Amino acid sequence: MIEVSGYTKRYGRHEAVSNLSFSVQPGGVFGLLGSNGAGKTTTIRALVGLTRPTSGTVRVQGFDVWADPVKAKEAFGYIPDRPYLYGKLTARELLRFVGQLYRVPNADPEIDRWLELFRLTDYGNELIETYSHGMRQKVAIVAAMLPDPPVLIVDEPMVGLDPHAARQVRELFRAHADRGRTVLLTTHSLPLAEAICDRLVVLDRGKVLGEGTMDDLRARTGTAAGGVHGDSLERIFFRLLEEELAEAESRKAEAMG
Ligand SMILES: Nc1ncnc2c1ncn2[C@@H]1O[C@H](COP(=O)(O)OP(=O)(O)OP(=O)(O)O)[C@@H](O)[C@H]1O
Repeated sequence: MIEVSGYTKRYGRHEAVSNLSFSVQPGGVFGLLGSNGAGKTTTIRALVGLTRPTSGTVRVQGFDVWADPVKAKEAFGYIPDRPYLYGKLTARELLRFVGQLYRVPNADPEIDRWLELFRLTDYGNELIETYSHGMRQKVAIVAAMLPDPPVLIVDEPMVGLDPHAARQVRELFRAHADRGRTVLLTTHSLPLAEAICDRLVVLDRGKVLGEGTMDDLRARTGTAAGGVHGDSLERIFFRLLEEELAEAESRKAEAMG
């Protein structure tokens, strides 16, 4: 499980994330949505131990990521938006290394299975530096999934993936949660969020605009059911942004008297 409590991150005088709290229970896929610069990556980077919170706490599987980093890091797999992979290794070498690091039992057949799944078998012994962007993204996904982590943290998973791989990845994340694991992802893809997220937080300029299940967000934005599936997340998202803009305008008007 993931627990973010009162998380605030300041860069100089700029507050990138303000007092953010949410938790993700095992069995759930949680989506962190928001416009460019909303604070999604900043939140993810705190959760994976890359950017220290200015205040607040972030915990993974009950371990404070900053007070107990090794225990926390053993518990999660992380797929960054721009993965760094060792170009001078082959995919197979890199994945064996990950398997050893996380003490994955009998890793070789697992690695073969993953490479096959992502249609990388023919390239498994080629250097990663020769891979396309999408192929690298697939290797990063396999590296995170190979240890079968209790918690999966994903920043923009679909960038660069072809439609076949994108569908596979969507199903993988959902299946991971359905096996009692925890998944947190950021995405700009509203259809992806709508398809697999149980709960969502919509951020804008570091603040929470809306939070809850799709039904909660529909109720909150007054975009209640239209058609068989009700209003789409896209409509809810824009409604939340419009509300925030209108509030900001009225605050400005009040301040000016
Ligand atoms: N290292 C940094 N130094 C200063 N400001 C930063 C730094 N990293 C992020 N920021 C600022 O924090 C804010 C949030 O950025 P963040 O990368 O978290 O947004 P995001 O929601 O992931 O956006 P995108 O969808 O564009 O990836 C932005 O205003 C950004 O300029």
